Amino acid sequence: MKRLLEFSNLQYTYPGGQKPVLNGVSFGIPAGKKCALLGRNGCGKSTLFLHANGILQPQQGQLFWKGTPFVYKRSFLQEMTQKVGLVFQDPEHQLIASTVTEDISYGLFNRKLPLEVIREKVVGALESFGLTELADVPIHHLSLGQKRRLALAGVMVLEPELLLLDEPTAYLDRYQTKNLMRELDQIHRSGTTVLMATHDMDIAFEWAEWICVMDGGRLVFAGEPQEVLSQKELLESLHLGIPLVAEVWELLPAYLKNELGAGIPQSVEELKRRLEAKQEVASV
Ligand SMILES: Nc1ncnc2c1ncn2[C@@H]1O[C@H](COP(=O)(O)OP(=O)(O)OP(=O)(O)O)[C@@H](O)[C@H]1O
Repeated sequence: MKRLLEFSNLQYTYPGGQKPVLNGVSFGIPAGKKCALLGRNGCGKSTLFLHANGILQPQQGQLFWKGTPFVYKRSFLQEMTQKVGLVFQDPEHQLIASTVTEDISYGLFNRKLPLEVIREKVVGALESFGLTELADVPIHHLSLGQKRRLALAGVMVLEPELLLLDEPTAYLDRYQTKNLMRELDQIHRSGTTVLMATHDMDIAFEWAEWICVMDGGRLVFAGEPQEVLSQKELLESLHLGIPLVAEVWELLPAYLKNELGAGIPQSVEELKRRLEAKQEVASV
């Protein structure tokens, strides 16, 4: 499998920190795939992302972009910030201008593109991300979901080859989450490799084609979604759980043996009652 970005044995301790936050993490991001990075709070996902475009430099280990080692020099790092788009967990850390249009234009002005090109790209990004009506709205008037969309638009307008998103669905409602996943699918279809850090096993299982799991600053698993199911004990020990569809699947034999009451439940309430009864029996 061709790797776009590769982390090799990275070690990183924050200044003043007692122990390494990245402790030998190694894995490659497969080119062209929708990937999810799972791991419990504090396992080092955001710190890893900050290494991916050179914001942080590892104290040991190396990164490779399409097989070329990272060089911590201005010109190389500028190139990497264009190739690797990073959407932070908190859009407030990302949005810097005063209106929606200004914010999307910001990175394009930094690239010193001709004004006409900037205008065209900004109009395209406003349209693609459903922000046209908000073009002149001050950023502090936007909802969290709108700010997240704007942060994504500001990154995508620079046409990165790899998009990294840190917990993009946190605090979004179901409707906004579904919209975001559709947007990410569209971005992926247009040729961008996407890696999303998340705690949500259901989203990872449903959406991703490749799943990586980190713990304690290193990689503990990487594989296709169905392979994740063979790691039930590991996932439970990391408090990630297994996907809901897999839980339901696991209950099927119990239904077939009528262990959850006779026949198929006639309503969601009945299913809920029967599951609760089974759990009570199990905990006695
Ligand atoms: N700027 C910093 N200075 C010192 N320590 C930090 C800094 N940023 C993060 N850390 C510490 O590094 C560890 C890993 O944090 P990180 O944010 O990378 O984990 P994470 O897996 O993204 O967590 P979460 O899922 O909660 O976002 C944590 O213990 C955190 O307190």
